[in-house]
Amino acid sequence: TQSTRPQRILGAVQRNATRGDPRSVVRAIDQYCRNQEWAMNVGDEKGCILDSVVSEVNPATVLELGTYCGYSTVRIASLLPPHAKLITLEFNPEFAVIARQVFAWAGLEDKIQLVEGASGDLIPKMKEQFGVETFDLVFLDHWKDRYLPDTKLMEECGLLRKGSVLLADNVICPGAPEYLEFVRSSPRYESQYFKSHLEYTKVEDGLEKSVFLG
Ligand SMILES: CCNc1ncnc2c1ncn2[C@@H]1O[C@H](/C=C/CNC(=O)c2cc(-c3ccc(F)cc3)cc(O)c2O)[C@@H](O)[C@H]1O
Ligand SMILES: [Mg+2]
Repeated sequence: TQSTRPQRILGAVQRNATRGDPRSVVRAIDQYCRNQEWAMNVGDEKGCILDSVVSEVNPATVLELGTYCGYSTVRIASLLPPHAKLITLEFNPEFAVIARQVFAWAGLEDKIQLVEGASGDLIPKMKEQFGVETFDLVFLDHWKDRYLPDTKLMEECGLLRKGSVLLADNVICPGAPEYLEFVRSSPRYESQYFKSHLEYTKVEDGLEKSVFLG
């Protein structure tokens, strides 16, 4: 039977990356997706911006919306301090199965908690089920039309505190116009655009970093 793209990405990791070496996992996925077949990982160029924001925030609690194959999850987790907690939400069980194997190959399964389900259902359960007070950093990379409703939901659920950082992928391509308008015009956010390119291409894209002001 025909393999899926996530299965082929996992194969590239298992063939080319060193077990327990997160950076080699990231490199293996980037080389495969740049040279063999494109996939919607945040990629190496935007990934460097992601790395710099993670290092600057030095978060104790991270939420990622949309795991896919776990590329950005591995990038983030590899930069976290020892007792930090990264929760990543993924509602496609096939993608979840692949991502868990990618985390295992990177040796990061103890730092990453993948929760299967839809963000809209899981965000209201974060406090009671996962013992989270607030998130220091949220990486938004799921369906683009869900960035804004989920941000409002996180606010309503008290998951954001003064200084919480939201980092959103793809605000230009495919684009998240309602989200962008909201965080750039709301007095409760301080927003900044990091111009870059769509993963593995020359097309413009970028990340929007928005600090919640409380
Ligand atoms: C229903 C909303 N809640 C969700 N809760 C949990 N997981 C969710 C959710 N939505 C989507 N997901 C998962 O997140 C992932 C979806 C990501 C959507 N991303 C994109 O569409 C995307 C698309 C592009 C892109 C850009 C240019 C193109 F020509 C074609 C594609 C580039 C990117 O970097 C992207 O992130 C999947 O793994 C999906 O199963
Ligand atoms: Mg993306």
